[in-house]
Amino acid sequence: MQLVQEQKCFGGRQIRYQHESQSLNCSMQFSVFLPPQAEQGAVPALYWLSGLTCTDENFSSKAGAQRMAAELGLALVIPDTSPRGEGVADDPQGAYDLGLGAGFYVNATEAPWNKHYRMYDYVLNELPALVEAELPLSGKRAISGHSMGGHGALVLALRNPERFVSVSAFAPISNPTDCPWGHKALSAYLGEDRAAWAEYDTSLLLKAKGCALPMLVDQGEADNFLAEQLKPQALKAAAEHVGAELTLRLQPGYDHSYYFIASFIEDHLRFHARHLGC
Ligand SMILES: N[C@@H](CCC(=O)N[C@@H](CS)C(=O)NCC(=O)O)C(=O)O
Repeated sequence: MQLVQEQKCFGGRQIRYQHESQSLNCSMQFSVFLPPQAEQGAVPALYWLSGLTCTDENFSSKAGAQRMAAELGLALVIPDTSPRGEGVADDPQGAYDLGLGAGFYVNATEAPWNKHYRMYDYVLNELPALVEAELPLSGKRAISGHSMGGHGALVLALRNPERFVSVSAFAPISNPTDCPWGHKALSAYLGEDRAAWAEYDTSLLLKAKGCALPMLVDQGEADNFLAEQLKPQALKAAAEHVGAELTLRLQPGYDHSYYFIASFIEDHLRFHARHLGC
């Protein structure tokens, strides 16, 4: 991987890298924050998955997570939200909720998407293997994300509980088989087979498999997408059904933006640090 940019931040390093991704079949950029403790030895990492329209830079520049991550000794690993570059398929109308910036953390099976759109494999396997080989990371992982990225974080953790110690989300798309964003993306990437969709639906996965990991979810009550797209009540019902350890906090007055994320990111970092033992 090649260094693109580096800045000192709260005694640590905010870094952007570029590499050739095997799973995505294209060149990708991602961001990492290494806390000052990484100068002395390997540190655990929180993987952060962003939402629709984002790159790795939205979280790095808007969430204000570095101060607390530096204090806790926690690295932040922040991938992009889709494959990129010339030749990568995009929504024919250029819509923001399919294609570039909208990979939904799935392995696409349908043409033309299946040539590059394998964000599930990228985030689960390729990126951790790369950064853990090249950077002072201990291999202990937690995962979090926002909106489409909250969906991605929960799906990855529910399907691979041995890979993460804890999972959290801000305003996740909780039941994508039952909302317009999910219908559009899942039918494009996976075709019309609903059994394939269910493998990427947090509420259905939780209901079917339960979850041994601690889960923290924050949801703004003034979020414009709450009722139509996000559906945290489906997640709550599934958690109650299987007796999963879900803390769901409804935050009055907060919307869908990074101002909401910045307001509660400290709680999420402390939650993960507790479970990561740092
Ligand atoms: N642009 C879309 C909404 C997209 C959106 O809200 N994206 C969220 C994630 S789902 C985000 O994080 N946007 C980037 C940012 O706020 O920095 C719209 O106009 O409806």
